[in-house]
Amino acid sequence: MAEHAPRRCCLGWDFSTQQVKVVAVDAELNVFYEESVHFDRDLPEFGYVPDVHACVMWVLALDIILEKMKASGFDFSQVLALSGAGQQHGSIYWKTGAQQALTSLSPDLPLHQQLQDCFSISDCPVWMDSSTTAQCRQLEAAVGGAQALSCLTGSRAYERFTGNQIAKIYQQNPEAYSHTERISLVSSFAASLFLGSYSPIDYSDGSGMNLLQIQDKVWSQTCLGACAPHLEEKLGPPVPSCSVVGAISSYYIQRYGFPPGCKVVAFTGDNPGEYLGEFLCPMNLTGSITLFLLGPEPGAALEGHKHWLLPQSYTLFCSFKNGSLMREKIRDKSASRSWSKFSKALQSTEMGNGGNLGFYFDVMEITPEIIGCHRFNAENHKVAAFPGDVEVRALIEGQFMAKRIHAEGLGYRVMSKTKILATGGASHNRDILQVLADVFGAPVYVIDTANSACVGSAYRAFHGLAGGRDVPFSEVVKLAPNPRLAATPSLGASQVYEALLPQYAKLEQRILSQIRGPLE
Ligand SMILES: O=C(CO)[C@@H](O)[C@H](O)CF
Repeated sequence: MAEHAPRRCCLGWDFSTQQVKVVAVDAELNVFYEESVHFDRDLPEFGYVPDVHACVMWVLALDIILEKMKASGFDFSQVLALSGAGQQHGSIYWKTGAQQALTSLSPDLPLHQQLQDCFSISDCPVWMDSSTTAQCRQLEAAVGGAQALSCLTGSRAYERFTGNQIAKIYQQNPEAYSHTERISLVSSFAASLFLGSYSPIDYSDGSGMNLLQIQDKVWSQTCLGACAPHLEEKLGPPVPSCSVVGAISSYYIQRYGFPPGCKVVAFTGDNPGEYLGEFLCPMNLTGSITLFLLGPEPGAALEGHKHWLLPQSYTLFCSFKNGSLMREKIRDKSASRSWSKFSKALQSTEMGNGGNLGFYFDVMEITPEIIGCHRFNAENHKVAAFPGDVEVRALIEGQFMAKRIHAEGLGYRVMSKTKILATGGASHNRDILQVLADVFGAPVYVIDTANSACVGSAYRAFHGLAGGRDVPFSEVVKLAPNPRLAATPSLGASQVYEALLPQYAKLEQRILSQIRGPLE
């Protein structure tokens, strides 16, 4: 429940794959309020499918969460600023005339009743879509190949990246595209709801579109032209991630009591939004698994993504689709739908799992491009199934060994000072974190909220309020609670996994060659 004493604060929002969440953070950077609306639990009428979102569902979720905050007595008048994060790469298509609806919202009605007809595409594509391979090849051809595109935008073409998604919509639904006056990312869409007008796309989330020149941080005319006509006017100019993009819409002032001066700071992608100013190696364990490699400016790579992160810095990160939904699937099948049984399975099996290795890809994985479940015994023979406990450990060890192998392929190295910051829902599971520490041979830290994208967004709201680019982010977050040590590598872990990692890598190549034919 919200405390009732007035408490100046910033709000941090997260429009994620499974839910909309918000935290309130006070001036001492203490999180004192959290609320969420979970799509499949609270919005059953949408027939929640994890990888298909209806734009209106997000708007309805925002209505519900604001009403829950109001009913709990949350004091909106104390909110100095707000910012947020959205699942990366998703795109929202505002129908011609929608700006008028946004700027003239009636405080007497909920948002979803007023915006439900404002979208030219109802089921907006999100990050789990992988149907745009043809558009990826067209884009790479237009700029001179995958490496050229990676040098230009920070990534080779990826199916989920927004430019390719827009290209597909233009090609397959030209009428809807022609009736679209604005295209938002999930992050800038959410910011637009609070602004009551179209919010710009920020540099960090814009880095995940295959459209933004990563060095100059302007739209690449070549990429725009390769995707769809008149695209630049539909996107608007990108802005730095700490920009104040405006004041909150009068709708929220009149309906909920936000103060007129409440600032809206640019929303960003969920992964950059996780960045809490800690020079740890953040690993986001949510719907996806995303590993950030912090360090000197990375070069162009054909795996992973170079993103703009904060003023004057970049990050290389790699993202994997089969995260929490895959863990939930194995929990349901092999641990009777119980996280405590899932944990007991990890506790009752040894590091290295007796040489049993598993690859678990419910949907086509980003890296490697494999789908399906593939299990191998200690003799490297393919097997159809593992006993329940072995299956659980094979899933978690496999998820983390794959991350380490691909991170090392991008130049990452575990060093004596390496510290991993685990964020996201799975960071609450101590036994999963133990496997993470063992596989990486590095200590694992957590922050005491699973809502790190929200907390990071609230920090960015304070940063925008403090002056943004003129104030170092580290200065703003110096009061932030330090991450807490959650797991350290078990004795003998490095021996086990130094032996197992090359074997896992070989099996991954074996699966790939069976899928695509022998490597040239
Ligand atoms: O595709 C991803 C990052 O590139 C995912 O982590 C999404 O941001 C999850 F919403």
